[in-house]
Amino acid sequence: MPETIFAVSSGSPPAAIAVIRISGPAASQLLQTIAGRVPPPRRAVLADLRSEAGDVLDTGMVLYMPGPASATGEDCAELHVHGGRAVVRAVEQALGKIPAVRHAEAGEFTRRAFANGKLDLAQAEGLADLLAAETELQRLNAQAMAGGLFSRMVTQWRKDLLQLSAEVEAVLDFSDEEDAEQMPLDFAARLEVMSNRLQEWLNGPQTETLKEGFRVVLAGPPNSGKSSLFNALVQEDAAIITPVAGTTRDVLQRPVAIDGVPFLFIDTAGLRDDTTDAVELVGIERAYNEVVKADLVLWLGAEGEGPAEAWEIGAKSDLDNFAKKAPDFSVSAVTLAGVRELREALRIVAAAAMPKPGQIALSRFQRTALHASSQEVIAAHEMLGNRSADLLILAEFLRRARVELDRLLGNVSTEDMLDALFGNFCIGK
Ligand SMILES: Nc1nc2c(ncn2[C@@H]2O[C@H](COP(=O)(O)OP(=O)(O)OP(=O)(O)O)[C@@H](O)[C@H]2O)c(=O)[nH]1
Ligand SMILES: [K+]
Ligand SMILES: [Mg+2]
Repeated sequence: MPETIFAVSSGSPPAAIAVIRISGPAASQLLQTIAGRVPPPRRAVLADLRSEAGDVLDTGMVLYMPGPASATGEDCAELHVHGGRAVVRAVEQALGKIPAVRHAEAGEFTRRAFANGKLDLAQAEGLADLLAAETELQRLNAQAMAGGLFSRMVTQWRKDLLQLSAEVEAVLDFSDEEDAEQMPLDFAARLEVMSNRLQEWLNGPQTETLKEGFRVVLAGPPNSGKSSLFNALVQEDAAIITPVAGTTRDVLQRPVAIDGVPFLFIDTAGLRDDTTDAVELVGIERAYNEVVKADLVLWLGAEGEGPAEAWEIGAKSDLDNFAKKAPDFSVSAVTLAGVRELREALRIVAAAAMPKPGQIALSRFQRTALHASSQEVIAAHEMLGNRSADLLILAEFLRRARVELDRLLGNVSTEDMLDALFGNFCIGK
């Protein structure tokens, strides 16, 4: 029998009210012990909460929600008490003394809900994101994920795959020839539709971009004006600027929203290969690492020498010796000429990487599973186009494509993976 768990679910005291959440088979007995009664299901009642010795610890609202129609699927209860630290501590102490009752670990309520089929893995990820959401875009995305929009999509894909598999099995079972020519004529086209649909989602927005912001890295040689432009873009005197080449060493980051679109601007050490300064060398290595992780690089060095997809920036455009021929943007950190235009262009590309209405951003884990699934569907499609197509192998590709989709919903998941996901939740969730 699982232990009964409890935790403050309403955020850290002090506050006006603290909600202590309880889940497990001893929930009703626990209410009887501490509140002297078990209220009728889902009806709030006022009760004195008492210690073992019979002293009143607090007077509060008490709820009982018997399983399986509860958040976790188990018998649940809630104590709404005054949110002072000492009140909460006294009630928690009294609860901890009841046999088979203990304090919950991070994410344990949600994990029990998952184990009891109350939500799938994609919804649990959405829920974690909902609790962490700070911007409107993040909230909307997390809500769609937690509400099961993506799960319903995946379930439909899974059904479609199952149907395709059934048709392969039928040919395998009932035809003597077992060859691909027995397959329905539209089979290849349907496989293609399937893989296109998965690909569309893979090309869609990513939760990392939504959560951490669109990563814009300023890179180029020392003294090219990176830190000056960085400060102009984040509209803050954030980075140190001096005429000394090699001023910036550490990576400097500033999260900024431009018209509600989240950005992470990143200033880096100037790139050069003729320094022997040990500190600067570490800075340069870090700069290269940031360039690799960037969603977009603003290149302030010589034209044509930056990373392939970088925007070439003609910095210090106010100077008489400004020499760039055709930069994507000319800017001056001194006069601020061109900075507004650059910010607007950045807003447009970053907004394109964020989810639009009806779209849902996917996590790295979700993209990995979806990619694996789409690869299997593509393999199945190629197999069918093959002269000596082997239907047994084709069926196996389709089965594996389905297993990857199951992974997305948590139907095949390892304990490690679940520990990692639910460990990210706060205590009380
Ligand atoms: N006139 C003019 N000077 C600028 C402009 N931007 C930067 N500078 C000057 O150029 C020098 C170097 O600027 P930084 O912003 O420190 O250059 P950096 O690329 O960050 O340099 P490191 O961190 O050393 O790699 C400073 O003396 C700045 O005042 C500009 O737009 N116009
Ligand atoms: K400098
Ligand atoms: Mg600098």
